[in-house]
Amino acid sequence: MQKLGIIGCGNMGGAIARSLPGKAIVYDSDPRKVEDLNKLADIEAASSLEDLLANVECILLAVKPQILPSLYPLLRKQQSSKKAWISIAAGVPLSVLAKELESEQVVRFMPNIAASQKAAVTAYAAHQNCSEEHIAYARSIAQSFGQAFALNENQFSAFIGISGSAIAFMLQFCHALSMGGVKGGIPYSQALEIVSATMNSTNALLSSSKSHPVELATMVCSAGGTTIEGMQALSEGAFDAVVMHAVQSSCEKSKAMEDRALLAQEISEKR
Ligand SMILES: NC(=O)C1=CN([C@@H]2O[C@H](COP(=O)(O)OP(=O)(O)OC[C@H]3O[C@@H](n4cnc5c(N)ncnc54)[C@H](O)[C@@H]3O)[C@@H](O)[C@H]2O)C=CC1
Ligand SMILES: O=C(O)[C@@H]1CCC=N1
Repeated sequence: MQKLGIIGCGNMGGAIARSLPGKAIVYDSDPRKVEDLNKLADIEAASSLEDLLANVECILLAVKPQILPSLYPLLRKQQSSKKAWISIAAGVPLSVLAKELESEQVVRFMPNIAASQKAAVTAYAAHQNCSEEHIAYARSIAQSFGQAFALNENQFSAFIGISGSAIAFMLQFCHALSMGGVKGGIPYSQALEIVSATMNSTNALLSSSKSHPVELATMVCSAGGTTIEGMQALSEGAFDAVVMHAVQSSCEKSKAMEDRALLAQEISEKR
């Protein structure tokens, strides 16, 4: 597999670099990020953007979306048009990336932070003129750090709501369950371990069974038993509505970011 260049070694760039089968060449404007990553992963540090682009054919952009506009001119100077690109930036459409990078060899990813454990769930979509070769390479990169799902780009915002961002919602749920355990007399660290194991058993049940989650939950509810009491409390607390609102909020923010990126591009084209 050809070497991958990574720009940005923060939470996600670092997580991906740690799980790749080969050595990635990385660049971060903060040298401490590269030093920290070097302790965890087998990487090659590029001394500059120029150095990085001179040594790889494909580059994964792992900086914050708001950093990208300042990066594009520097990348164009290094002949970004001759490179293939993968972007993991939330809310930055393929059309904007292709225009700014002057390359149609662009694949957009939406991974999640479990990439560090090779357990990410990643959506990918390619520019309409992207080569099959680059799409296959990008897919293999996504699969090297977890599962990959081909999605239409217009589904990316919903995907963020149920995966990229939702892993944080699930972690918050694990914390809340653990706090409930503490209230019942189990120390937090032990409660968290039990909750984490329970998440694994939920996942095993859900992924191996053909049943609807509500059907499985109903099997847990004994008549006049303990579970139905908790289910009623969730219902009174509007649990489903709160979760759906969380998904919708992340989805709407992603769409607003995409709209802003498209508008900024339209304005710059008119200048
Ligand atoms: N954190 C997450 O769970 C997820 C993040 N993403 C996307 O991943 C991207 C990165 O997010 P995080 O890793 O969380 O951010 P982060 O802030 O942890 O990492 C960004 C890195 O970029 C570096 N950087 C900033 N300006 C730079 C420049 N001009 N040149 C080179 N490096 C530069 C920073 O020093 C930092 O190490 C974002 O676009 C985000 O939308 C996507 C999916 C999940
Ligand atoms: O919060 C964010 O914007 C990024 C994208 C998905 C997860 N983290």
